[in-house]
Amino acid sequence: MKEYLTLADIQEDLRAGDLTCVKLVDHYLQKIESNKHLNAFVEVYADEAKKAALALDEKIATQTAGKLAGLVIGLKDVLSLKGHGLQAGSKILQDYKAPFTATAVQRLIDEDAIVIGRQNCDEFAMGSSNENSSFGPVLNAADNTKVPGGSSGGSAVAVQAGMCHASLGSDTGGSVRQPAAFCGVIGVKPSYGRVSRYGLIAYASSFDCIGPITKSIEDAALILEIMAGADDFDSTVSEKRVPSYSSLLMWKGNARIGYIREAVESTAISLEIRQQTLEMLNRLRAEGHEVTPVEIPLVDALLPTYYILTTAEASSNLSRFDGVRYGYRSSEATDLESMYKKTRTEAFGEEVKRRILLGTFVLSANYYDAYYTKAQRVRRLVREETDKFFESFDFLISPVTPTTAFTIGEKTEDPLQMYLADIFTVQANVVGNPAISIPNGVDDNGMPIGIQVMAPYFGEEKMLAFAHYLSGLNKKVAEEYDTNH
Ligand SMILES: NC(=O)C[C@H](N)C(=O)O
Repeated sequence: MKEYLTLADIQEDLRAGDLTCVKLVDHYLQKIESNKHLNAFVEVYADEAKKAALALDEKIATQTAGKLAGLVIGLKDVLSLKGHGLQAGSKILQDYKAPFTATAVQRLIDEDAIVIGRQNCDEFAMGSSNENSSFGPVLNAADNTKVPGGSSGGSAVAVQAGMCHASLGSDTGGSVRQPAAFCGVIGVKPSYGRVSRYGLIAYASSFDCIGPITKSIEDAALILEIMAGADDFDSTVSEKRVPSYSSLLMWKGNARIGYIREAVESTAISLEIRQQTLEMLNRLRAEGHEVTPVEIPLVDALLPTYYILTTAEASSNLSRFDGVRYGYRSSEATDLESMYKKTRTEAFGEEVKRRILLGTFVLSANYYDAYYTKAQRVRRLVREETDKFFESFDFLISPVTPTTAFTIGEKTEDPLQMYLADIFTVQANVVGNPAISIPNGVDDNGMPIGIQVMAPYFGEEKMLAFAHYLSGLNKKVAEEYDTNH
């Protein structure tokens, strides 16, 4: 079967009768089978997907199909689909089944998207390499010795290797964008409050965002516009009207772009990433955009703020996993207290335990003001600085990551090194703004490099239009390169 970059292309062939949903689903199932070693899926809904495809082919024949007919998606193992397994990559949710469907997922299904399975991820979305999963690590399809990034690693690899057309991930500090960058695909973190979190397993509730992983900006825009908007089940979602992002992808005019000076100068960032980023910035300048280096005043405070506040929220959110009503329960327990202790000790992984400890520490009476309150204040300052930045600029551009995908096992012994992988992505979550990761070439070893565009709060419309334009620039350069060599 031919490679489809956009859903629109799939739908054209479906309409013309050159393709059926049944064939499409069979194709992805074969791809999942032949890429089993990548460990991207933890469960595949083969029969259900086939049945849905058959029914959808009839709808297409009678022209009653929804906007997402032909879209076969995978769900990160933190998104609820009623009656299906849901574990957040953790042993503690062993055999747990979702009692309802996440709003974002339901909205896609209502438009005839087909869910093909659930995807591997770091336990409770804590990680940047997908090595913290109770289902084992996911491998990068570009080089099987490298990590795919995390925590939505399975979701990114599934799209990278063509095992489904798109995936839904969640992004608390980069979990959609960083794996997208490591795998050479597109990842979107919407504004906080744009997409309902109902049915998403909580990690850090004031940071978590559901976002699409795709091969084209067109599909990311379409999926986002269908998922987004007010929801009675999540009071943090904005009532703001959702623009039709997918029909507003024409970028016009010149943008005022700020880029993080350090990101292209600091030797802590890989040389090839710096070069690729600079090249893109120069190209944008040559196209007439205003491109200015900026200092992010609180850049050193971003990671500490992120890791203090998210671990605090996580320690509270994860207290509900106690072995009482569902999931794993230790068989060694002798009384209630030992049941809690043994269950949590046996079923949570190292990284999750580390974060529960950190979070409990920063929330404890003696340290609350020194850490938690202080971090909240810094969060406020970062938001003010960011808002100020967007008074003079349309976009903030940076690499997505300081390095390309690293070798499996390279950073597992050093959690702080792992946290550093999030240096460029956490700001958008600390402040709530939207950001997108777009492929921007490869390094000398052929590993993908990403570039990030961050936009003002609720600025998805212009962010996606600009990202569309930027991907076009990238393609143009690649074509010129091909004709000159
Ligand atoms: N969940 C995320 O967005 C990933 C981030 N690396 C974290 O471990 O917190």
